[in-house]
Amino acid sequence: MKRKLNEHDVPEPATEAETSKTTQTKPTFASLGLDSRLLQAVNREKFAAPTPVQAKAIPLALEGKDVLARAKTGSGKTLAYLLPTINSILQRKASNKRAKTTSTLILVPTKELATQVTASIKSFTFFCAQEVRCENITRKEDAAVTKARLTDSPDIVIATPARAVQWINSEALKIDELKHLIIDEADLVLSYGYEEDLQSIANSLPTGVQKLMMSATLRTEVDTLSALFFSSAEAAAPTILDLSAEESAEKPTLSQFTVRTAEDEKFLLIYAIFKLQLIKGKVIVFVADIDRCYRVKLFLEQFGIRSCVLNSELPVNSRLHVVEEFNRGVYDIIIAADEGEVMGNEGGKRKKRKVEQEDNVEDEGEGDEQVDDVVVAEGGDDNEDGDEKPAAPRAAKRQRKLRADKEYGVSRGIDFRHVTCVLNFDLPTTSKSYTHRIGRTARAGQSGMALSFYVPKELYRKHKPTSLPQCEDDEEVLSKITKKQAEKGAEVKEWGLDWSKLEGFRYRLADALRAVTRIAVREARTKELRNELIKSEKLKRHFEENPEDLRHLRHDTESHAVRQQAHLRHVPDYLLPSGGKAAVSKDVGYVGLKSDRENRIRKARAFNKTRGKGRLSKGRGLDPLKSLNARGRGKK
Ligand SMILES: Nc1ncnc2c1ncn2[C@@H]1O[C@H](COP(=O)(O)OP(=O)(O)OP(=O)(O)O)[C@@H](O)[C@H]1O
Repeated sequence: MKRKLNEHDVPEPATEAETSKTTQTKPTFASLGLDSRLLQAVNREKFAAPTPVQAKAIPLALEGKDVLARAKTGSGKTLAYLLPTINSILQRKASNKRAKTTSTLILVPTKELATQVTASIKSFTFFCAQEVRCENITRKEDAAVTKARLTDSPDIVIATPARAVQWINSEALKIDELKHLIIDEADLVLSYGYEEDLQSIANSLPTGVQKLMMSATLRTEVDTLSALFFSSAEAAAPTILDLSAEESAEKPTLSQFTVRTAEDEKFLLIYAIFKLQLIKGKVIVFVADIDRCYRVKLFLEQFGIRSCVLNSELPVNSRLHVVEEFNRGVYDIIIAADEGEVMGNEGGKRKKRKVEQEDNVEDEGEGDEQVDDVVVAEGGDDNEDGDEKPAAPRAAKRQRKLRADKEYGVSRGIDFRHVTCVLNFDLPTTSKSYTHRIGRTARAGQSGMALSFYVPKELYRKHKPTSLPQCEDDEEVLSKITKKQAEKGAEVKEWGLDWSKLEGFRYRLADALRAVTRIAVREARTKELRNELIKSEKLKRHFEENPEDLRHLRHDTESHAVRQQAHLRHVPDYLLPSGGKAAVSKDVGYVGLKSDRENRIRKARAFNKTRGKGRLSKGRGLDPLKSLNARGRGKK
């Protein structure tokens, strides 16, 4: 892909074809010429072959080229820059083992991503940990501690741009011998309003620093990044890698569905989906804001469906722990607030807000990062090619005061593992947000499903307690999403759902929804925050020393903010859809229904019977609960 960059008087970038020889045979990690310790680490992770972006970017980076790479979410971009960078560090260390300089600065948009990248570095330097030291300076800690960690000039420093600038200015972070500058999730780094910080870093860079920039979307960002980092007379043009062609030739592993629904029916649907286990495995439910997180959590809680919440208000340790535990399989349902998206201010309009916070950040306690005066977006360019409307302004206005961490981000960049489904309970407001959200599933060649609820115009504002201003534009946004996905060769289909089969569930919906009052939501939110702050303190102390203890901390406990209605937890047979779960939805692609427990019990009974064992002896085969249900059904 050739981009016109002359707007900023930047040299025309070379294409990958011009700069690297294409190999006909499928590359292996061994064929990339990496250090044997890195190959061992790759082996340890059981990665069979490099992904396309790795196969293309690693050789270029090893040659010392500057690279701007765009590849889809979950395609392995982290390793694409880590392996060649660590390889270069090892090469330099081979000639001077004692060298103590910070040679690599990795910039990321969020604390979550910084932690994830640090963990990846730890894994891939497993066999050379002595030689490659890295420090993540995004975590909240005493300034003296960060300073001490930087005094030793770690080889790799991971930071958000704001943190990096802060420590460069204080001269604790020395970049005069920097060799590699990496910007991960470059589009987000820009959209989080870090442009000024990037400019400041670009001005302080010594000459000859290799720049590697990775992103899931790169359009207008190419121009901005080029102007920031490649506009000086001596700068060579970066190689722009765009994996679009390869990606559209790949067999899609993500199935995308939508459901047209009324505002309150979203709750009916989510209840039915989890109660009937229509979706198998781990699910991330994206909602529009923090209150919505608790509304959905409290609603589900009444049916005995447990979930944990993720939002910018929670202390960072808790957030990281939730993601970690979810990846370990401790929780199945995360309800995540995609708040930045709803404020519509990821489009470069965050500057004022960011600067104001940054001043406070060092003085506040963990989890107390506070935004008192959020400057909400007037507009924004959070879109894939600049033709979309920003988030609903009314939604933005509502977010006047909130305690939030601007370096929070779950819909973007975080490597949630083995997610079966991304459920957009509230549709995002831009197709770019949609792309990032659905990128949390179907990662690294695995399959996954995205299911999005949307409210048509005629059903908007019909149920005020569950109404959300941004839903007014759902249809419009959906048509843009569909168009954008079609351009990528992906189809967004209507979910084949038989609404009539869910009638039995409606009866409980009203009861459960009524119980989730605004006061209950506020109470749950305060309680959760308080509990998480306490847990976070524990997490802080124990995080590294006692990982085992952390396993006892759960984030999906019930908040009891709503009146408990015991009957809601059990779904009697007469409320279940006739024809079973399969009758509710057939068109779920590869996402099968959870294996039926009842079948397994029956099978076990049959097996025991053949062996002459079992709890039920002859004549006692009648299950009293079943006969009760049967009578109940007969009466109806
Ligand atoms: N060569 C490989 N083979 C198999 N799995 C891989 C390979 N490379 C990376 N992975 C795994 O793929 C997953 C996604 O990788 P990564 O987080 O780097 O993707 P990404 O492109 O940065 O995604 P995003 O844009 O969402 O941040 C990770 O769990 C990673 O361990």
